[in-house]
Amino acid sequence: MGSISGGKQNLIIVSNRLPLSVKRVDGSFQSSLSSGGLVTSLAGLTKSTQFQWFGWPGLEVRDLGDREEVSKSLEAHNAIPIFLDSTLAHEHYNGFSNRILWPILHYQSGVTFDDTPWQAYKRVNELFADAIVESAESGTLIWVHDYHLMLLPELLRHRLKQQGKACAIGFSLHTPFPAGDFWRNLPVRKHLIEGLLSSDLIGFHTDEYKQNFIDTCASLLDARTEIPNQIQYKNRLVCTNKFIVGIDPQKFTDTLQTPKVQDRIRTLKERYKGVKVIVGVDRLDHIKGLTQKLSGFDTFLDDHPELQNKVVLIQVAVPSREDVKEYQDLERDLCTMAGKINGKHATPEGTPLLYMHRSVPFAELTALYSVADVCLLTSTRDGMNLVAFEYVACQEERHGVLVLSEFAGASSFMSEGSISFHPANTTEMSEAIFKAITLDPSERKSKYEYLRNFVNENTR
Ligand SMILES: O=P(O)(O)OC[C@H]1O[C@H](O[C@H]2O[C@H](CO)[C@@H](O)[C@H](O)[C@H]2O)[C@H](O)[C@@H](O)[C@@H]1O
Ligand SMILES: O=c1ccn([C@@H]2O[C@H](COP(=O)(O)OP(=O)(O)O)[C@@H](O)[C@H]2O)c(=O)[nH]1
Repeated sequence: MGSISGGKQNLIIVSNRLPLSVKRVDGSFQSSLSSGGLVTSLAGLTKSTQFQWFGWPGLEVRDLGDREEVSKSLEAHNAIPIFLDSTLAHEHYNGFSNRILWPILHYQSGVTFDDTPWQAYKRVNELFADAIVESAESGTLIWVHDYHLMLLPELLRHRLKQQGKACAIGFSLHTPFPAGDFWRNLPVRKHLIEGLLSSDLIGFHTDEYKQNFIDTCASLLDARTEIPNQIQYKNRLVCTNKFIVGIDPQKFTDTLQTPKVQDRIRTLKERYKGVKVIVGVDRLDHIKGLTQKLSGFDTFLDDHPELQNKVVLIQVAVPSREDVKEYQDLERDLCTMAGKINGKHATPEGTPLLYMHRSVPFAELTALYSVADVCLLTSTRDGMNLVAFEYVACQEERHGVLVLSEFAGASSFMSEGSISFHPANTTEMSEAIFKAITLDPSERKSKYEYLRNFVNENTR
């Protein structure tokens, strides 16, 4: 959201997840960088802009002394924790945000609405509003992020008015916004849309998501939407727009040049001499199409026996939302599939699939991106997908090929420089992989240059 972040105003950023997640280790508190694209996309802002970042610290802290200790440790990063008791946090984050709202935003069917998590969602949005209004002054710009906090703009607007404070409110959605019929599945859909419409500006990753939202406002609330990018509702004018979220490519270039990463790259190159390396890095989430990816790779191995022992897929599946049953089931399914694929295609020389269910340190991630000939991303739906950007940022030398699902938001901007496919079509995926590993160097170079320019031009 360039226009919001560029100024020197007093800025408050709000998201459910803080850039650092806190854990209790042997009685004391340790914080580590949070996973996921929201943090990656906003972390780059710290270079140019000063702001306070409000969010949930990721664990329950009851004792007041402990709360002070956690707050102090986060203060150095301008992060301000909003403490929630564990049942409330669980119902808000796992129960409503990730079991109900997230699947609907990503076109998944079979979602069951439940009132208890919805009440928790409302309560958490209220607690966030209380904390933020206390810190905001007139003139502060409040920039709210993502689906966990859709009611927040309305709650803020109300409280700010009561306290006589005038603040602009921006909202960025990091997920898709689905076409009308999907949104209708949600019985509380009106409350959420009305909550958002108290913003001054609402940002989406693509024009499609933006237009779906505008159409929903017209059909659900009878809002006036004749003027492009504007929604008139209850005497307020709300602007909407597309803002391309991105990464800080320099961070990758700098890390790649460190001796430690250069050393690691040499080791990996030696290990995979004569082998085409395909990399996948995804949170372990249904939307990333990981079962589809493994099926597509299996088909590819069936289709190309001549490539036995000459191709490897290194798949990093970053643990995510592990308290949600659907995520636990997916993890079990993936483990089984990975075992079956290796059982079927392994030879005494090795296995074609390396499935890693853990997060990887940043230096290792950059080395992996750098040695991979192909990056395979198979999202069934995905707000943007910053892994696609990160892979490109690490491919200056190799000009590796991005094989990108047409359903990732990133595909709206990167399809010209990548190989696009439908993730549910295993034959198409197999052909896309084959095309990527056999693409001639001049085509690789021109695709890469297209993507490099895009990534370098959209750095936040
Ligand atoms: O906070 P978590 O539950 O651990 O999940 C991590 C983040 O996942 C989602 O990320 C989205 O934002 C990215 C950046 O805009 C985008 O590239 C990606 O397609 C989205 O899935 C979620 O929207 C974030 O709130 C989470 O923090
Ligand atoms: O072990 C890892 C591997 C990757 N990532 C990062 O997670 C982010 C994933 O963002 P993306 O937009 O692709 O998807 P999201 O997970 O937000 O849905 C990227 O910045 C990755 O570098 C991470 O935090 N831990």
